[in-house]
Amino acid sequence: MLKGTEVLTTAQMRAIESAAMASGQVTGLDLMERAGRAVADQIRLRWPKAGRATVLCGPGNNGGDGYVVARLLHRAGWQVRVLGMDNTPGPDAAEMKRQWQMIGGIAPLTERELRNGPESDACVDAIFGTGLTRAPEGEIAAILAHLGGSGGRDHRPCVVSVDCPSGMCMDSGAMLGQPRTGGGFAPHARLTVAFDSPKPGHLIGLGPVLCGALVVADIGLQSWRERTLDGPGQRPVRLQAIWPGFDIPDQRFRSPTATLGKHSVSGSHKYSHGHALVLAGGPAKGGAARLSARAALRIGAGLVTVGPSREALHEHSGPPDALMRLAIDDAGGLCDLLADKRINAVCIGPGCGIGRAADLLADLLRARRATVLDADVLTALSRNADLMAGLHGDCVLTPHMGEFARLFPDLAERLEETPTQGPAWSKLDAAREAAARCGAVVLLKGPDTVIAHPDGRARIHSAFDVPWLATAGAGDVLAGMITGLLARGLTPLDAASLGTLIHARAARLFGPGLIADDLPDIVPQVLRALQKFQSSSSVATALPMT
Ligand SMILES: NC(=O)C1=CN([C@@H]2O[C@H](COP(=O)(O)OP(=O)(O)OC[C@H]3O[C@@H](n4cnc5c(N)ncnc54)[C@H](O)[C@@H]3O)[C@@H](O)[C@H]2O)[C@@H](O)CC1
Ligand SMILES: [K+]
Repeated sequence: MLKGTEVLTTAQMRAIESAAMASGQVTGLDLMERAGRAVADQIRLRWPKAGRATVLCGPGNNGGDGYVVARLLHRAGWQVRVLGMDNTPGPDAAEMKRQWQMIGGIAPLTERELRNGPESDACVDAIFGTGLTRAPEGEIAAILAHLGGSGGRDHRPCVVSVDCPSGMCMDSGAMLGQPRTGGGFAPHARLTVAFDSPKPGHLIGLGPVLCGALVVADIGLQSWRERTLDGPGQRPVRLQAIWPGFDIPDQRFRSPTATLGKHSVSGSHKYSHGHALVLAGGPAKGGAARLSARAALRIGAGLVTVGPSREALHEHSGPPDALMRLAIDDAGGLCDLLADKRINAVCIGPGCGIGRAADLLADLLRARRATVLDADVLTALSRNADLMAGLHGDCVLTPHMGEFARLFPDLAERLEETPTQGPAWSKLDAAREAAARCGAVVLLKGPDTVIAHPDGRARIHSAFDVPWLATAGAGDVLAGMITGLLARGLTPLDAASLGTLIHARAARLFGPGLIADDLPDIVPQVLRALQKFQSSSSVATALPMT
């Protein structure tokens, strides 16, 4: 299995496959055989006793993989029934179909045939893969609905999807022809076996829910992946997945966790770990900013100051005692404070109040500090184009979908549209476009968080397994964590990515019942685990399970 860390678009995947075949060292048939074998192996791993399988083969190479699966399961003693189309596929799939036909027959690929056939332990969905271009219709749409449980939940087959649940756009995680939010009938796979690398759709949109457990199988394309994507003059931007069990995954990048051990650098002192400022608001609004400040402290900022208005200062007298407090009345006061160049990271937004955030922001942006913009300040930004124009490359915006829609209404609207053609516009496209427009890192929050840099780099963090993270104040903690990491000297993209990872890990460690106040105090445990992981291994091995 691939130590999956990079995410490829379907276009990149096709380019790699073409390069491999053009080299003459591997044929399309070889790749199809390996793909089919990977799926059959995964099925046999999960069902060690030979059972009954129905294999649904579509019109193209995904169907070709299906014929390989059918042949290999038959060879392993399974009772295999194949439903296929009466078409002439490309040469590789045609050859695999021919080989199957020497073993068994092919029933028509219809919903009636599927519904009325004998029960099976596994239903292999090899109808569409990366070649999907439009919404499935007619008979195939009916089959896919059946796989999604249209005949009643009790009749929902146990689906193993080849490459992806059929009908899903692998670049976006959207089901073509269906609402973005789900609700239509779509194949819900128990297991999806993807090839070479995960695609964005496996990690965002409906993908993580529809794919079930995701296995990324190595089909021997690694050297072509490296050559094709790193070749001179043809460097498409790669995506990187932050797997649930891993941190910044690409070893060619400096490891951010290496900088987190507070006492690891001899002679280091608190100022060498940065000084973070969390701008708080007026009376009765201090909680959110204190959550941010506490998180910034826990994640390792050397010093953290919380800066409310003067009349709210007394509200911040409680613990933690390590936190410094300083009244900041207005933009002038902020400028005076920022004359101290040791303050190297600022968090603005949580509990700040929209008016105060707007008053402080222009001067803050002019001071060119690494800055996290969250909550109220995002609303202020959305109302003021001049403020928006002042954003710079050391800023990290952390909107949830609602805030994103206020900041970039046209991009959010596109994400609401029911996609009819692939590749469909995705959350990834939206975050990248937003980052390019505003010249800052944009972290679009959700169970599928996308972090985009203005230069096109992007990272995806899928955390569908911690729904309890959607709790009041969790965003304030995330903003504080990122601010603390910026204070520690991480780049905005790394700080946003690592903060997202640590945030989700802390929630996973705590489990259900979590409130935001719990998160900062679990950070030390997460950091210890990350450091242990870092020293024992530097590669990703985790597969996201749902
Ligand atoms: N290209 C390669 O070398 C390899 C491809 N592999 C498999 O091949 C798949 C891609 O194969 P294809 O490019 O043939 O595409 P698919 O098998 O995904 O799709 C088949 C054909 O269906 C048609 N189609 C698209 N949307 C449709 C719709 N809504 N209704 C009806 N027909 C529709 C398209 O014209 C497409 O050519 C991958 O997902 C993977 O499973 C693997 O065998 C590994 C090697
Ligand atoms: K499929």
